[in-house]
Amino acid sequence: MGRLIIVSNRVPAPRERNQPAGGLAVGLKDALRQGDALWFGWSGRQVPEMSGDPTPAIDRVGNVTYATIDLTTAQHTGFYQNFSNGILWPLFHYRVGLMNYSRLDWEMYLSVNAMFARTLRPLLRPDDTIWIHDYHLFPLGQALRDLGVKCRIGFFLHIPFPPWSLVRALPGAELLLEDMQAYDLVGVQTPEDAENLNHALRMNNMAERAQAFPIGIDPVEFRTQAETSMKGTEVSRLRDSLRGAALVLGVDRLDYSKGLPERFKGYEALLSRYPEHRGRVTFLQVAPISRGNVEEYRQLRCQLDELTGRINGAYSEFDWTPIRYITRPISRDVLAGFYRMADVALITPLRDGMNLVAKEYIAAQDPADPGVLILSHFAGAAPELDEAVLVNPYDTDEIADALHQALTMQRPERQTRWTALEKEVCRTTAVSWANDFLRALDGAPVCVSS
Ligand SMILES: O=P(O)(O)OC[C@H]1O[C@H](O[C@H]2O[C@H](CO)[C@@H](O)[C@H](O)[C@H]2O)[C@H](O)[C@@H](O)[C@@H]1O
Ligand SMILES: O=c1ccn([C@@H]2O[C@H](COP(=O)(O)OP(=O)(O)O)[C@@H](O)[C@H]2O)c(=O)[nH]1
Repeated sequence: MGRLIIVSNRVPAPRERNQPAGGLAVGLKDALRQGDALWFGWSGRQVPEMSGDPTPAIDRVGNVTYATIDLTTAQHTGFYQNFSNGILWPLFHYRVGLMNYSRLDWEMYLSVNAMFARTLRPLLRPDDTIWIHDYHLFPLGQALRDLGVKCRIGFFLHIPFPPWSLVRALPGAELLLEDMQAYDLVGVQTPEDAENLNHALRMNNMAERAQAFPIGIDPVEFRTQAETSMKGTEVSRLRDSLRGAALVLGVDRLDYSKGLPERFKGYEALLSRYPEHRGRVTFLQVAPISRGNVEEYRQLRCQLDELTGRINGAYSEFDWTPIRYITRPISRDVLAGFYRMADVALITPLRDGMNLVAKEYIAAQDPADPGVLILSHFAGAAPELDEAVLVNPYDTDEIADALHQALTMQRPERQTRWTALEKEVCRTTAVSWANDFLRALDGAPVCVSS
């Protein structure tokens, strides 16, 4: 059997116990438990300059060989920061108004994709299967085909695919659709994303490629981790500090797609409209800084600093603070225990490809006394997790009502909802996601360009 070649911009540091805060690396690492694999991508490092293409650094851990390359500062700025995260990210999260289009950045995006192809090419064998991940690398398949690569190549988009009427706001959006033609199969997170992408392809007279494969986690391992973490000092410190107050938990990269200002205002509305919860609930928001050089992310940080100050200033007592807001990452191992302790998880993205935190929260619960998941309709996880308390994240009063409902929900209802949710989280795991995609890729008609 040939090797599986994974290519993604973000690759977790192979020897670090804690993974970076980001679902792609988490989901893939959970999925890569079997077979011989090579994982190729960015090292996470920038260097001022480079003469020629980089040489991949190779590191083997278990069944996975990691091959990572550095980017120059100019490549990092044009490819990752500006084009991927300043143009594609807002557009694909339905925020066309936040897109800062520049032709120069598109050129750098294409040039880095071509460089990825040239550096990966010598590491490939004819019987490999290549699986490319996410919006940073749309053109990589075609760039590999141009270098004569004939292996099966699949692509998975971790973020939403909006309707074509929106995507076409990107000048030259048709080129992204042409990129899809180099792939034998394109996976997306939800049936809605698949319908949008296939419709865009049809509208442009191109062959349909997309199928939905919702990504998951390793729920058994995560539950065990949550049980272990409950015995750790961090969980005891958190529990002691709450002094009997209920815990509402949010965990998200500090990203405008996650609906954090609306969420803070929803919590504020709870304190205002349901005063019985004052002093009896604490909202802990973990929001590690992400893509901090992109202007919109900086502005969001200022906005949250201000909102936290305002809400805490208005409602704090000398012995109670309503919001705790942390912008440093917390290791996933410790988070597992925090999830288990939390009475409510408040997950209200305005748009999200999947949102693995929602699945982790369910996996971490104590079946005898589970907490309540409040989830946005617009998370990719919502169609699977429809026994959660679903909310429109733009409606702060609906968030307040959902919080009140969750904080007063009786154990039998919590258990009924959790049982249904846990079944879903165990049905599509990281391993089944990868197996389903790879099986479909294996059976897909060989694409025209190969
Ligand atoms: O690599 P970064 O720029 O630091 O960002 C972290 C990752 O964010 C996005 O994650 C997405 O993938 C998750 C797993 O499928 C999904 O649950 C989530 O909804 C998505 O937003 C991004 O797509 C990744 O490429 C980044 O690595
Ligand atoms: O401080 C943090 C915050 C988040 N995460 C992890 O980062 C991932 C976030 O993935 P998700 O799909 O929810 O969103 P993304 O960040 O990929 O958009 C989850 O596994 C979290 O447990 C973490 O380890 N530490």
